[in-house]
Amino acid sequence: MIHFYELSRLDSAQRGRLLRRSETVIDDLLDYVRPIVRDVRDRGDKALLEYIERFDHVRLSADRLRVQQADIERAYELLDKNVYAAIKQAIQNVRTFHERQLPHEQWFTEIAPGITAGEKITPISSVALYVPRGKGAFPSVMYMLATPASIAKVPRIVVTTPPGPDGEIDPASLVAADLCGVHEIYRASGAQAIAALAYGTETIARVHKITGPGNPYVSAAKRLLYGTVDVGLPAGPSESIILADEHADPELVARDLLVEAEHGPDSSGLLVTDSRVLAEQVLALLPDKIAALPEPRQSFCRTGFESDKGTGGIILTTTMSEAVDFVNEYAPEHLEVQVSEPFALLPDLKNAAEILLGPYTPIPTGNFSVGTNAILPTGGFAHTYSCTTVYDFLKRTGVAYMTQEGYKAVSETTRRLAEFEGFPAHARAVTERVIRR
Ligand SMILES: NC(=O)c1ccc[n+]([C@@H]2O[C@H](COP(=O)([O-])OP(=O)(O)OC[C@H]3O[C@@H](n4cnc5c(N)ncnc54)[C@H](O)[C@@H]3O)[C@@H](O)[C@H]2O)c1
Ligand SMILES: N[C@H](CO)Cc1c[nH]c[nH+]1
Ligand SMILES: [Zn+2]
Repeated sequence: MIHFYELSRLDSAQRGRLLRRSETVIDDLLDYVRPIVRDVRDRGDKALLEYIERFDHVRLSADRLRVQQADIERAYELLDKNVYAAIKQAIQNVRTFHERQLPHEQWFTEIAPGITAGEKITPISSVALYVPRGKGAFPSVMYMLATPASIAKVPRIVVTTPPGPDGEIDPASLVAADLCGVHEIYRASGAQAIAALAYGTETIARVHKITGPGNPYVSAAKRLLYGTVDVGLPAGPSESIILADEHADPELVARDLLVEAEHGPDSSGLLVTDSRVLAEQVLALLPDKIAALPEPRQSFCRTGFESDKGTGGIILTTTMSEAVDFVNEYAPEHLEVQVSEPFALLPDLKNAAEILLGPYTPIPTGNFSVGTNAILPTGGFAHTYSCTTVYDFLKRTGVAYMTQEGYKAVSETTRRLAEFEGFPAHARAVTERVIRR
């Protein structure tokens, strides 16, 4: 039976479970992942290679960790020409979108006479992109991460991605990396790759920031390494809400509901609607649509929509305003809005990492081709985190310059506040400050 909830009848435990979704799984894995992270810290490449062998069933030597130019050239030969063309068009749209985000390298304003202040923008010097490959290959994740990194001009863009059963990286992801100007690519997977990037090994030099999505093992490793390295936005198992009213087409809603649910058993697809008629139509359509999916996607959807641990389903509310309140509390990664006037609802939608409006903007277009970024905060973190942007690869530094006139205007204020806070050295630095040379 597909999960069907009436919002007003959800008890607090059920509500809490939906709101926490995959975050609970990540919490439970911290103790399991901790020894893996420590082992890679202590034994470097040797430990990394052992864990790759254990979890990916691929035996690599240290000299095979890094992808060579010949591997990239072979990937171009292996890649289907139509897939290549699709990747090129998608990258173009993603590039156009992200170029608009790029801020000026620096800006200054006059705060008061003699006081100039502004910001200087600098690319982060080294960033690693984790591109998943457990339940499928993700060239789209490669270009969603590498495009803004290259627009931001990060001098060292590193990628780690798991090897397939043949020990190779999927050709589409390699080509996407090359098209986007990635500098180093390593065959390295899961929590062990995150630890290698954070601490460095004999082969992989450490980076200052790691970004990119991953399964709960990857997310748990990032959570443990917070404080050692910048772990970026929390992008765990994919999830979506379709917010719909009685005008939505049940056939399209049912199809779109499976989109993020098919990522894995820990993914969530929720329909939130104030229309009982729509909810019941979608409920009737879903079983056949799930049954038509190939394995393992079918089982992933069954777990999400039907099992006790699944967090997908249909939520019926009494009003659209109640539906919007729930969406804002849930803060989904992807929000698809299928109501009669989507733009009219936009001002009320506060917490979602991505909002796709209308029946012609289904979630897969956001995942792949419309131009917006699909690497997004999950698990409710869209309350505070943004979608991936060029800003994830840049940092801002405040810069100020004062003339003697400007200094005189703030020195007394500075001294008084320094004394009030109990900092005599701060106060003395602005008392009778005479420039002798
Ligand atoms: N939020 C986003 O923007 C976004 C985008 C794309 C994908 N995703 C999510 O990313 C995830 C990708 O997951 P994936 O599994 O396909 O790839 P992945 O690369 O994240 O994880 C696969 C790796 O996990 C490790 N692993 C597997 N079983 C293990 C075990 N028992 N113990 C320790 N390590 C183990 C292996 O090393 C394996 O290579 C999915 O949850 C998907 O929903 C999120
Ligand atoms: N749904 C993912 C982000 O949550 C993006 C993606 C890539 N490929 C398929 N889907
Ligand atoms: Zn997806």
